Amino acid sequence: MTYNPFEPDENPADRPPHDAGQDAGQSTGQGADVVQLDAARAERDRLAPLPPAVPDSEPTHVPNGEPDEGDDFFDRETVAITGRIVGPPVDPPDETAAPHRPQATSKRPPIVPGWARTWATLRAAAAWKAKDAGYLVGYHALRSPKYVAKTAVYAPVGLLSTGGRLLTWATAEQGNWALRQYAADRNDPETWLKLDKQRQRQSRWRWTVLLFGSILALVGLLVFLAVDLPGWVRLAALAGAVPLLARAGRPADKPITDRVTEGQRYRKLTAELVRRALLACGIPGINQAVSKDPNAISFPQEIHRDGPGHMAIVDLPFGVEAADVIARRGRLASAMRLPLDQVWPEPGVGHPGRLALWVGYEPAGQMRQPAWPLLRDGKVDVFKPFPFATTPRMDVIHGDLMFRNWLVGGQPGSGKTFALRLAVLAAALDPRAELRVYELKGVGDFKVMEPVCTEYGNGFDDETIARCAAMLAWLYKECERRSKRIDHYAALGKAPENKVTPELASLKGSGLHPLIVSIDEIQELFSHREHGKDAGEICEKVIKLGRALGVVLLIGTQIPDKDSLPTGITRNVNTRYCMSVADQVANDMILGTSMYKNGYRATVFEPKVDAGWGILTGIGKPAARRSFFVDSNAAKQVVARAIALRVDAGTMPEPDTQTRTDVPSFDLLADLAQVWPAADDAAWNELLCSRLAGMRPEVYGGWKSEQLTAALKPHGVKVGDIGRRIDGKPVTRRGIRRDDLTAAIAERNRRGRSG
Ligand SMILES: Nc1ncnc2c1ncn2[C@@H]1O[C@H](COP(=O)(O)OP(=O)(O)OP(=O)(O)O)[C@@H](O)[C@H]1O
Repeated sequence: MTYNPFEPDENPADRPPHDAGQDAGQSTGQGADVVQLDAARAERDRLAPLPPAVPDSEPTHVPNGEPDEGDDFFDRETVAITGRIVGPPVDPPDETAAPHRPQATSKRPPIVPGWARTWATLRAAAAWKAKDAGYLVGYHALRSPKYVAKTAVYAPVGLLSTGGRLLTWATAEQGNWALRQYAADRNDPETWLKLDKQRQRQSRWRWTVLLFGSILALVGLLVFLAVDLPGWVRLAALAGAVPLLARAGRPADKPITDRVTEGQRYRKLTAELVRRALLACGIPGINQAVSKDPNAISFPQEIHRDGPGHMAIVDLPFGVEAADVIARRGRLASAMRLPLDQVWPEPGVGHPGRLALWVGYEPAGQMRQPAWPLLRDGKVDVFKPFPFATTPRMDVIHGDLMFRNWLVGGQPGSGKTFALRLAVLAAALDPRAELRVYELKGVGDFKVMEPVCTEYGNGFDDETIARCAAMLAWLYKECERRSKRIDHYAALGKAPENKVTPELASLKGSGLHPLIVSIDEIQELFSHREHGKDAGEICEKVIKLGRALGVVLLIGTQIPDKDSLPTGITRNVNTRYCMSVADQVANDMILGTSMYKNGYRATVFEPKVDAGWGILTGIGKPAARRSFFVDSNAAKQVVARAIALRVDAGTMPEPDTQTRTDVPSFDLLADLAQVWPAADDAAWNELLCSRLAGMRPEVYGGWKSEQLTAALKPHGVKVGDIGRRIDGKPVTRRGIRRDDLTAAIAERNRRGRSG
């Protein structure tokens, strides 16, 4: 055992035997002397040279078992510690305390609260308040006759009781009487008299006030009765006084107005509620972690208002993923005692263990969705996002058309036709976009779009299906043609990424304008005995090829099994909207494998009830969204605007000519051969350009020498200086030789034959 004589001795029994029962500094004359260590050390330090300075942090001690030679005051058991031994931790924690640095973003509440940051959220919050106020007004308005009756009964009672109370107040007996009685009981006349004097003093000025008040009230009453006051003044006076009297006259436990019971309409989100709900999810990782450390669930931000609801950002215990909780949304809602569509857990930003839990003031199904922003005015540029849906908290979600393909799936009544039509309506508002629409159910949901469609089909009869299949085959050819055009424009430096650009899409005669093809109930085509298989294969190819070429395919289906929807298609579609589906298989067929497992479950939506709701992937992170609702009448108005835009732009499809007009394609080498000046072995570019433009103005109109040079480059035709005599003078310009052109054509033909 070691004993530190410099530490206070709590328990003398623990002392080493040699100094038990003795006071320090006292010599007994027997056995060892008790040494005053402080004094002895001071003496030693005085005699010995000073030791080197030891930094504060280092322990200053005499090692046990190594007594200083010649030091009489330390035995082998003695360890003198003159400070706390602070050594480095054996296994320093990973998360060392970072030096304090003010962090600009962390944990500071935002200057503008979340609900006031966008117009949409501000409007949603205001709408919620207005709705709440409206509810209160409606509630009380309905009961107002009852309130009037109660007021009529209680007001006279209130008049009498108020008079009584005023009289009691004027006597100043209240409180004083009990004290006087107490003094009388104690036989204390002096106190009694003092109290009574005080009462008289109080009572005197109170009677005066009451008298003047009564005179004033009486005069007021006389004026009220005798003078010819405007009706509204009388009414206002009565409306002010009568409820006050009724309030005074009603029994304390019988309020005049009924209580507005809010029930479970809204439950304020608190950290405790969130913790409890998370524990109720039955995720072992959460429960084990919380049993060891109650703070294993933490909130990096305070729970705050966010649109028409509250948002809790939660850091789950180590190793638990937000997806685990999202997959148990039902349990979460159950633990909060809220309807399912009021509780919206989503993966948070930062790490997979961060959960963003939004709880609405009311179920999403009961919230009014704002109108589609493009309903009344506005144009669309298909290269830019367009408003497509809203989040549960009514934020607007924008969808993309260009370089995208869409798959919308859901059971009947889920709202997929409306969602698909919304995307087509948006495309219609870009006058450059050519629309080809098939609806293979035959009820005419897209009929309203027909005037702006280059091709339109409606029905599930063999003829319509055959036309639709032929359109897909044409689309594939169109993709081939477009890829050649892209090559051409890429060579001219006009398609930098070998993709359609907005400039090319707008360039008349480029043949690269946006082409939007929508096929609803596509399962009718894919399951068709004659056309199904080929159509599936072609459709897959078009989806793969078309994206960069300005071809956008939008498909809708209600049976997403592998026969009705080839997996190659689902795999290659990059925007998927899974509306209400019956089971996990359908969910994952539309959204992709494991999406159900990861918590993205469109099975929670009920057809009709939750029409328009679905899980949207490919536009931001996957989440529940509700497409904007545009019914057929509203769609008609949008189409009218689309028609006006197209008439202005000259892109209105000709009525009754729903043919697939092939956009001019061209073969530069063949065209050059055709326009070549027969007598010449070499020709200037500028001459060739003007002849080409004369032959195909829609393709070559405006071409300059450099453009022809660039276009010829991929074909390996050499462009050089060609000399001529003009008016006897030699002139040199850029041009090509007939031999080079013929060689390039021969080479191409040879490659074509061998390839
Ligand atoms: N975004 C939406 N918001 C509210 N209601 C909607 C929305 N979309 C659709 N609905 C309603 O749901 C009903 C069904 O919509 P829709 O016809 O698009 O469903 P569907 O899935 O195509 O069903 P079906 O296969 O039977 O046509 C519509 O009549 C409409 O009233």
